[in-house]
Amino acid sequence: MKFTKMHGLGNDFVLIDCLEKEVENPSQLAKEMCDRNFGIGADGLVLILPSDLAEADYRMRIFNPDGSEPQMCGNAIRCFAKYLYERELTDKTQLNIETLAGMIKPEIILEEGAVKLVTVDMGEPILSRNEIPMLGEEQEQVIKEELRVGTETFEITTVSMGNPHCVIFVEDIEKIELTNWGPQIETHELFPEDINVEFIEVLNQDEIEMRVWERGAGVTLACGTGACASTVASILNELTERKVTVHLAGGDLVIEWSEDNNRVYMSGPATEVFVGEWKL
Ligand SMILES: N[C@@H](CCC[C@H](N)C(=O)O)C(=O)O
Repeated sequence: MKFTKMHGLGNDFVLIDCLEKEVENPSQLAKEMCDRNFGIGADGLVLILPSDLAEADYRMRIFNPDGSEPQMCGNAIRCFAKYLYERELTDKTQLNIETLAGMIKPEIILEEGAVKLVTVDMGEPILSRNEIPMLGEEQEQVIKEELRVGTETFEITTVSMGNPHCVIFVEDIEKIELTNWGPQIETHELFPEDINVEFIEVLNQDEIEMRVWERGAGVTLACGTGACASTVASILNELTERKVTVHLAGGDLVIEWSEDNNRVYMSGPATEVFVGEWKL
């Protein structure tokens, strides 16, 4: 089976074209392919599928390395759009992609005919507690709420970009023990579908630095939906302007939460690394 390896700021994926041929048991395949010792190694398996929706150009499914299927992936959808354009599966630069988080709209930005960046309309953030989902009495937004984790108490802000994120602002991001707190917060009893965890240091009104522990994947070099959720959280906490550069371990994303239409826009690169064949 042919595959393509791509990444968005070091958040890496195996892409499989399923337009002609279905993949059996993608959850199991994700576990095998994403394994960094016994497989190809990746933060996710991405399937390129036809869509039954008239308004959609294609459908994207993504699987985490643990085999779970999240609703969306910001870095993967930029790779997905670049793949479609460069393989001439579309000649459009504005696409409608069906995902479990609804219709996501990447726009390919060209420079001298080559894909330079992909800007994605990521839709409106979801802020109500029970839609994150997070357990508790209140239906309201979760902003700066205390979360007890072992011996520590964190102040959390939760945002869903289709998939759930728990954002925590800290003074010094380097001091955070990501591999200790990440998995404990990811699987905290208050989050029935588990959660992605972002630690944020605000550098100034236009820049934040982020470290992420991803649900079903662990530490990654970047997370697009996480960068969007963290920008929304920064604005809700009145820490930044509405357009922010998010510095991640793998590079930068520019995120804007529009005041006009309440939608979040993400801009960043996508890179193809190699193609290969997987023995079935
Ligand atoms: N890396 C992604 C998010 C992938 C899904 C996530 N692990 C989840 O389970 O929600 C991104 O760039 O958004």
